[in-house]
Amino acid sequence: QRAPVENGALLETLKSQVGLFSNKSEHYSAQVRPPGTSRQIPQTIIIGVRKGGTRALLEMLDIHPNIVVAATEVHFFDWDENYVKGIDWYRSLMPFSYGNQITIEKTPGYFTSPQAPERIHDMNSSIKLLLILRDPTERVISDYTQVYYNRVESHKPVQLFEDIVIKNGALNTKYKAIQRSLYDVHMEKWLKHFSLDQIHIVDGNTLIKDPLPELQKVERFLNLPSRIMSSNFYFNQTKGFYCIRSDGRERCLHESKGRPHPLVNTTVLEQLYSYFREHNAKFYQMVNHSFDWH
Ligand SMILES: Nc1ncnc2c1ncn2[C@@H]1O[C@H](COP(=O)(O)OS(=O)(=O)O)[C@@H](OP(=O)(O)O)[C@H]1O
Repeated sequence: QRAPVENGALLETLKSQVGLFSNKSEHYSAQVRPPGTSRQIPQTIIIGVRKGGTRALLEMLDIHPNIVVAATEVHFFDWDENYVKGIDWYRSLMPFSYGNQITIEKTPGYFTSPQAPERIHDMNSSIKLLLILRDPTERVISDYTQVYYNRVESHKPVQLFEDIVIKNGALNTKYKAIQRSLYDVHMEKWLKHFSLDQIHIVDGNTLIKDPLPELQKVERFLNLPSRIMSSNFYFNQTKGFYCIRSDGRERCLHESKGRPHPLVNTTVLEQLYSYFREHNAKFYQMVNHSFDWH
């Protein structure tokens, strides 16, 4: 009979010898450091936007052998109570990586946070940022839908979309979900600290319809070899979205991603489209790129 292994380091060596760490995702679930790896501060951050498709982008980039991703949203730069814990705390939440791998975290709240741009710049002024955006009106509805489901689950009262968005016959521009969709207002703050070529914008509407070309653009932006393939995706009819095939596994995003949206009154939709139009035009000018938003 073999003696039980008590020594952590020995266990680590044995596991690596029998190839238990051959799969990327196993690295993270096992809280042991695979030999030759360390935790790194992210070289790239997905800064938002909330409901833009940040989880899909992160999970799809995780297919790449030169990318490792943080499992949860870290909220280091946007929550003061985390920021005061310091950079070592931030690093401790990152997965183990090899020298040829880039670490990425995503926290959608960074994009609209007043403090995040300066704090990220203080950490690494030459960092590469990823920003995924979708039609601002669709984003507002998605934001509402998420809050709606959260409230239903916690047995809180809910309101119709139209009753929140319209107050005294006019558009309620103070509604937080509307504020978050003012991409020009938020982008202006990022461009005070970063040059435009440090921020790559992913088209969230395109990522839903045809993910590969958007991911290939990200590979180029990050100077990574092209490794994500069309065979890494399959369309799941039931979910109505693309799902991921990688490391011999197939997986779709959590059921909270890609939920049906409420049917919104067309007059209210038009009010939202027209409110965002001017902001969108300003944003296109800022980033030298147009999107086919309403
Ligand atoms: N492949 C795939 N599968 C499922 N969902 C997908 C996918 N690609 C993009 N999306 C869109 O991602 C939207 C959620 O965005 P986020 O992950 O940024 O949301 S969050 O801010 O982290 O809560 C989510 O918004 P909703 O449709 O409103 O649920 C999706 O439209």
